[in-house]
Amino acid sequence: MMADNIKIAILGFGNVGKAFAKLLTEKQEEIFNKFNLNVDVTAVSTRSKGCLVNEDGIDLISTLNDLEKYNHFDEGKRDYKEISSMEVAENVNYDILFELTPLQIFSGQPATDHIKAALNRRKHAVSANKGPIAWSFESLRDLAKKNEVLFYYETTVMDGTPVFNLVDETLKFCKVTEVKGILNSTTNFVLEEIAKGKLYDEVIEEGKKRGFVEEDPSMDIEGWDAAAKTAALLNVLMGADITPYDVDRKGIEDITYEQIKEAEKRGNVIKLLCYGGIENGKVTARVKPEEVDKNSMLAAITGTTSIVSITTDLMGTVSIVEHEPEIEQTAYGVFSDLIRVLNNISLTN
Ligand SMILES: NC(=O)C1=CN([C@@H]2O[C@H](COP(=O)(O)OP(=O)(O)OC[C@H]3O[C@@H](n4cnc5c(N)ncnc54)[C@H](OP(=O)(O)O)[C@@H]3O)[C@@H](O)[C@H]2O)C=CC1
Ligand SMILES: N[C@@H](CC=O)C(=O)O
Repeated sequence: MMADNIKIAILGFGNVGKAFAKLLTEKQEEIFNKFNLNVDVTAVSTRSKGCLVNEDGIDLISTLNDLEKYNHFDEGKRDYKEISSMEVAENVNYDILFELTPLQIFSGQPATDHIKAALNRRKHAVSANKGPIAWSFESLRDLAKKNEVLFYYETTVMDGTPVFNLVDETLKFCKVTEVKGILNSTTNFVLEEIAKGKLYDEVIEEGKKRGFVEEDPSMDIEGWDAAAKTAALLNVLMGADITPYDVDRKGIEDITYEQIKEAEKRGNVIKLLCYGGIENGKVTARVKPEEVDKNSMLAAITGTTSIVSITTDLMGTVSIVEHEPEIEQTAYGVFSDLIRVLNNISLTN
């Protein structure tokens, strides 16, 4: 049987985009063996490093090498094009769009419009960007359903750790009533490193190198990223239809070394905790730094580790821990959504 080609377009080629591209090149053969499909990347767009388009597939290895060497795509290559990510979403030939641009917390844009453009063209979409799920989940889900295409977003909360997939696939008929946990790696890491006496700028620099700090670190530090994840969990798992503005939010920006040490004397550690549930008959969501007992399960969530506890009517509370993720685990989240789409495509063919 002749192999088919699946075309994908990648918007945003930073930490996540590059790690996903690397993983894809490593797994091409396995994908081919399992699905009899070749995955061709037909577009890669960035904000300042250029855009590549090639209907027959871009050479990812040389693209990654060019970025490593020049921090820019090679303008001399035939694939190099001066077009925007929206033009890619609207015009380039692809089957699946990957939205990997930075979180814009105050609107979820332009990521939401990129995804809408794909879904309107009856193309599947995958997002690692929380903005669209925190701001416009219902309309995107409904549009995907109406146009009979797939829309996945596993990476938006806890990277490749199954959270949405776990509930979807394994907690059938359960009604989610509450979500809580530690959902932001950066703040967890920063609080711990500051407690060791390190300087804030040094710690952020290390987090940036490792790829988990948002392009604008205040998104993490002021609790916006955690608020976006809490809103995403509530929207997807509880149909809450809220935005990050509905989350009662306080970040760690005012927490000092002295406060951390005072908490230690009380036998506690400070963690940025997220909560979403129903209080007094109303959907309530909050993100704020709180002291937890140093011997508690939450205190054991160290470094970039995160945890979510999901309470349901039928299965009680299920907790999922992601241990010390690095960028490869984020890339896996995007990759696992790709595999889910390929699985669906191969089942319907
Ligand atoms: N890093 C992580 O650990 C995780 C990240 N995420 C989410 O994944 C997304 C990507 O994160 P990450 O890769 O770390 O971010 P980066 O800042 O490293 O990369 C973002 C990429 O998007 C490009 N970009 C910015 N604006 C646009 C635009 N309008 N159109 C096209 N490209 C654009 C940037 O271009 P240029 O290179 O020119 O700046 C860059 O290539 C974010 O939404 C983030 O919240 C989710 C889970 C974990
Ligand atoms: N900036 C985020 C990255 C993952 O979503 C974090 O620190 O958790």
